[in-house]
This record gives sequence, C-alpha cells and structure tokens, in this order.
Amino acid sequence: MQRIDLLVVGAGSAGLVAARTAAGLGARVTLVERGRPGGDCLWTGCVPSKAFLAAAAAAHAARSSERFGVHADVRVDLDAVLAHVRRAQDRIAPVDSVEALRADGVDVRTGTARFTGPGRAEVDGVALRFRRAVLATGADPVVPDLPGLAGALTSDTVWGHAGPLRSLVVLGAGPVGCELAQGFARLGTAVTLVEANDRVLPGEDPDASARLGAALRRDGVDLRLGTPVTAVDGGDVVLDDGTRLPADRVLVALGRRPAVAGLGLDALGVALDDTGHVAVDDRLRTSAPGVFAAGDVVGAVPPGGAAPFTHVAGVHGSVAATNALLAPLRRVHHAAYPRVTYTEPEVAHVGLTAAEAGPGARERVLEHAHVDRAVAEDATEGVTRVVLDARGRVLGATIVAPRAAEMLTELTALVARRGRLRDLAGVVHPYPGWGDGVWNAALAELGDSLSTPMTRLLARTVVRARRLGRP
Ligand SMILES: Cc1cc2nc3c(=O)[nH]c(=O)nc-3n(C[C@H](O)[C@H](O)[C@H](O)COP(=O)(O)OP(=O)(O)OC[C@H]3O[C@@H](n4cnc5c(N)ncnc54)[C@H](O)[C@@H]3O)c2cc1C
Ligand SMILES: NC(=O)c1ccc[n+]([C@@H]2O[C@H](COP(=O)([O-])OP(=O)(O)OC[C@H]3O[C@@H](n4cnc5c(N)ncnc54)[C@H](O)[C@@H]3O)[C@@H](O)[C@H]2O)c1
Repeated sequence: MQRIDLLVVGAGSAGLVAARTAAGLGARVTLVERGRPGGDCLWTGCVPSKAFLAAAAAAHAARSSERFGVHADVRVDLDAVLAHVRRAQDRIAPVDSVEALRADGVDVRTGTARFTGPGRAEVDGVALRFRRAVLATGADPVVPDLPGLAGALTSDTVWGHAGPLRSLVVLGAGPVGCELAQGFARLGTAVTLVEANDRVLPGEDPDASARLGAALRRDGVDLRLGTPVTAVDGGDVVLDDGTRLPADRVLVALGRRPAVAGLGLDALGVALDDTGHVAVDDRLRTSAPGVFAAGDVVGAVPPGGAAPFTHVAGVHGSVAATNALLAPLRRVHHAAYPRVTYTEPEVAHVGLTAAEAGPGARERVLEHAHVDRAVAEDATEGVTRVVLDARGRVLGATIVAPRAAEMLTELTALVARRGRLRDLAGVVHPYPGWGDGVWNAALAELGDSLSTPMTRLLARTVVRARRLGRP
C-alpha cells in the first residue's frame, strides 16, 4: 500500500486550505470528508447566516425608511428568504466541490475517518497509510442535557426550517444567538433571547455588549439576561427564576464542542487540552509526532485564546500543511486575529480589551456621533475604542458600527505589527468614509501627543516672531 504524504481529515475551511496547500507543494494528499466539502462555514455557519442577515437587513431598511422620507410596505416570505440562503450556498459550493479539489490535485475520499495507530487510518473500513496528518474535524453545536431540549433547533438544523415562524426563543447570546435572534426578529418572528450572563456577547468589551443589547431591543428582541435556561416543558422554555416563555420553536446557541468523538485520537497518541480540544503549540503540532491540527478542533493557542473562525481556520490549514510537509517553522498568532459578530451594528474586535490589558493601558474612545458618515446614515450609536500601551502602541480595539469589520482591519495591522495609533494620522482617509472613525481617533491621538506645554509655547513663540518680523 502506497503511503500518503499528507492525510487531511475534514473538508471545512481548515482542511480545504490544508489539502490545496499540500497539493500545491507537490505532495500526495488525501482529504477525507464524511459529508459535503465546505464544512460549517458553507453549509451551516458563515454563509447561510450572512445570507440570512442580508435578507433581514433589507426588511429592516425598508421598515425603518420613513425617517429618510421613504415609505414602504414590507411583507416577508420566510421560505423565500431561506431559498435565497440556499442559492448563496449553491453559488459558492462549486469552488469547494470534490471535482474542483480533484482538479487541484487532491485525492478526495468520502467517508468517516478513524485512526487505528501511528501512520494508520481507515475510511469506512478501507485502510490508509500516511506519513503526516492534519486533523481538521471542526466542532458541533452543544445541546446540553436539559429536560425537553432534544428536539430544539441548532445552527445545524435551522436552515431547513419550512413555513412561517411566529415565535422563537433563542438560548445563548453569543455570536450565533445574537446574529440569529436579530435576523429572525427583523424578519417578523417574535424573538426572546435568553442569556445566563448579565449581558449579550459576554466575551466582548462591556460597552460593546450594552450597545448591541440596546440595538437588539430596538429590533424588538425580548432580552432575558442573567437567567440560565433549565428546561423546556410542554413547549415552554423554563428559566432558573421560574419564568416560563412559550415558543413555537427553540433555537439552541449555547456554544460548540470539538468533533473528536470516534476519531481514534488515543490510537494516534494525540492529547486533548482541558476543554476537550486538540492541544497544539503555536506551530499547530499535536502531542503525536507528524500530526498537526487546524481550525475549530483546536482550542487556545497561548498567548491568545481560542479563535474558532473561518479566517483563522484557513490560516491554520496553510500553516499546518507547510509545517507538516516542509519544516515546522510557521507560527500562528491568535492574540492578533480579529473577530466580528455580524449583527447590525457589527461588533468587531482584535487584541486585548481594556480590562485584559490591565492598569498600565489607556483607551482612546471616539463616539460615532463625530463621524460624518454615521450622521449621514443616521447610525451614530457606534464607537471606536482603541486600547494603547504607555508608548501609544495599539494593544487592541473594539468597534461597534455598521461597517465595523472593514474599519477594524487597519487597527488589526497595528496590533500585529505593534504599531502606534498616531502613525495612522498621516495616512489620508477618504471623506466621508466609515474609516473616519479610526482616522479621527488617530488624529486626536497625534493632536494630544503634540499638545504639550512645551510645544504650545514653541508654536506661540514662532507665530509671534513671524508676526513681528512682518512689515
Ligand atoms: C451560525 C454560525 C455562523 C458563523 N459565522 C462565522 C462568520 O461570520 N465568520 C467566521 O469567521 N466564522 C463564523 N463561524 C465559525 C466558522 O463557521 C468556523 O470557525 C469554521 O467553519 C471552522 O472550520 P473548520 O474547517 O475548522 O471546521 P468545519 O467547517 O466544521 O469542518 C470540519 C469538517 O470535518 C468533517 N469531519 C468531522 N469528523 C470527520 C471524520 N471523522 N471523518 C471525515 N470527516 C469528518 C465534518 O463533516 C466537516 O465538514 C460561524 C459558525 C456558526 C455556527
Ligand atoms: N461572526 C462570527 O464570527 C461567528 C458567528 C457565529 C458563530 N461563530 C463561532 O461559533 C462559536 C459558537 O458560538 P455560540 O454563540 O454558539 O457560542 P458561545 O459560547 O459564544 O455563546 C454561548 C452563550 O450561551 C450562554 N449560555 C451558556 N449556558 C447557558 C444557559 N444554560 N442558559 C442561557 N445561556 C447560556 C453563554 O453565557 C454564552 O454567552 C463562537 O465561538 C464563534 O467562534 C462566529
């Protein structure tokens, strides 16, 4: 039996990039996928959720257009919305298809992979031998073992919903819960969002949570914060304070767990961390020689935390494949990777929050009431918060705004390169773009750094001297 140079398990964002990278390096690569190539991002995650939110944004824009002097009647057909979601998926699917992968030089096997020992695996009973491997099996939604929760929707199943949906209780106000709660509310469903913590997006800056919470309430979402769910009983969601919330359907968005069950990691000698993810170092090496891991199956990579996002999975796939096949020289940098929750407003974050940065850090805060584009679009509730060290270098940033994802990118570059915020002041931004939020913060930073008693005295002296020197 011929040994494969690289065996990649899982054809999601991480595995697809790993397999294509390996093929590009001239390796004999086999990619095993038990479902359809494309993984969570294409079939159950980013693509359907963003297509869904686009429809929700259209409904909201039409409904709230009166303030611009535009009058519209809005009627939502949820089946047609979900048909739009499927069309978006169908348009992207060919890029990740088995045919496209084979054309790129990847040997694709459809089936469930299981490791049987070092260098050995089987796919639905067919044995394979390999030199190196990349584990890219992703994660699945967590459905806690609470009474009555078994039939609830998850982010895996909600896209198959048919017919109207009058009321929905969403459990968990992380990124999945907030995005889907807002989407359904804007499309006319009566949504209640239940969160055990006392704020939505508990992992984000508290001010960002407060602003998003207010935006969700404006969309009509009934927020129940600080109240864990304990059961679903006869169609009612029961909270720990005894409240009963009737709902046509319940959507569970209580986190995701790594997909490692039945993979045979013991036989391979791969250790898990204390959260059950595959433990890796910053070169994505697992505890087993020659075995790497990439994407959501990986947990925290110190000094950063976990980064279960598509853009990170892609970077992981590339790093894992080159490290496996060439030499383990490339590192991942979780502490500098951005994340965005695509609600409206978007909540975008990179690096450290003020609380994480500690007492030596300071914040530069720019309210978007001072961003002319935000005023023009009547969307001034946002903010740009930049966390700086004593020398003015950017340690982190959080932006709440309709275009926060795009606004964050230049601050991400500064976090990655340890640059100063004031360095952006000399970079001219087009007016009136959303980028003015970041630019105005940089200009304010530069202005403050130049405005010392000494520089003010110097400027006044020069101006006076010139005045006196004139005829
Ligand atoms: C609702 C939702 C919205 C999201 N939105 C965003 C977003 O806007 N932006 C963003 O960056 N991220 C988003 N994410 C997260 C993103 O989808 C994931 O981080 C990303 O898809 C992870 O890719 P992956 O390759 O690690 O895993 P996956 O995409 O889960 O791929 C793993 C693959 O492995 C296969 N597999 C598992 N076990 C085996 C086995 N034993 N044998 C063979 N095949 C196996 C699975 O079938 C699957 O196809 C979202 C997630 C959700 C749930
Ligand atoms: N835009 C994006 O990038 C995007 C969008 C969606 C999902 N994702 C990814 O998917 C992952 C999973 O997202 P998620 O939102 O499902 O999980 P999460 O872990 O981020 O949030 C789950 C929420 O449920 C709450 N919770 C837990 N137990 C509870 C209980 N009994 N009752 C009420 N609330 C409870 C938690 O406090 C938490 O706020 C995220 O980490 C993210 O990486 C990313």
